[in-house]
Amino acid sequence: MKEKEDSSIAMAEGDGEGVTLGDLKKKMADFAKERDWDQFHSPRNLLLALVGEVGELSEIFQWRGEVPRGLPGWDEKEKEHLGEELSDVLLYLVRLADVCGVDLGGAALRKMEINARKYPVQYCKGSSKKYIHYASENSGSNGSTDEL
Ligand SMILES: Nc1ccn([C@H]2C[C@H](O)[C@@H](COP(=O)(O)OP(=O)(O)OP(=O)(O)O)O2)c(=O)n1
Repeated sequence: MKEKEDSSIAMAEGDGEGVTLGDLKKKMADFAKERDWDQFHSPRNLLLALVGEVGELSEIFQWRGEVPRGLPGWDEKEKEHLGEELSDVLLYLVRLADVCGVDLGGAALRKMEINARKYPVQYCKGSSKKYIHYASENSGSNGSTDEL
């Protein structure tokens, strides 16, 4: 019994090592089902909820100017709040993909392959320019980006 309590506390405290998109998808589906909330989790509602949470995430950074990586000077409470808002965005995104029938993990891997083709290391290393700035070098004489 003690062991069970400890493991649920660890989960509540966010020991997320090894958590998968599939785990989150199932937890969100169970969460909605238990509450009879499938009726509210339509694609459009979830998209609006997601955008709202992106707004809440933005508020954390609002007016702070540029924030260095690692968030030096932020206290634990602020970082915990950030984790919560990031999680809300992730959870709604995972749920949105699920109710749309999109395999989010597979789609993300495929998109990364597309990104890698669009941004070949030899053209874009050290540059943050959009791919259209060097697409012509990468796709033949007509500058077409069709194959990117
Ligand atoms: N119909 C709902 C309502 C909530 N949630 C879940 C997903 C989010 O992770 C979180 C969002 O809850 P709130 O709408 O209460 O938003 P916050 O947690 O951001 O609270 P607040 O708006 O007070 O900051 O709960 C959900 O799945 N479906």
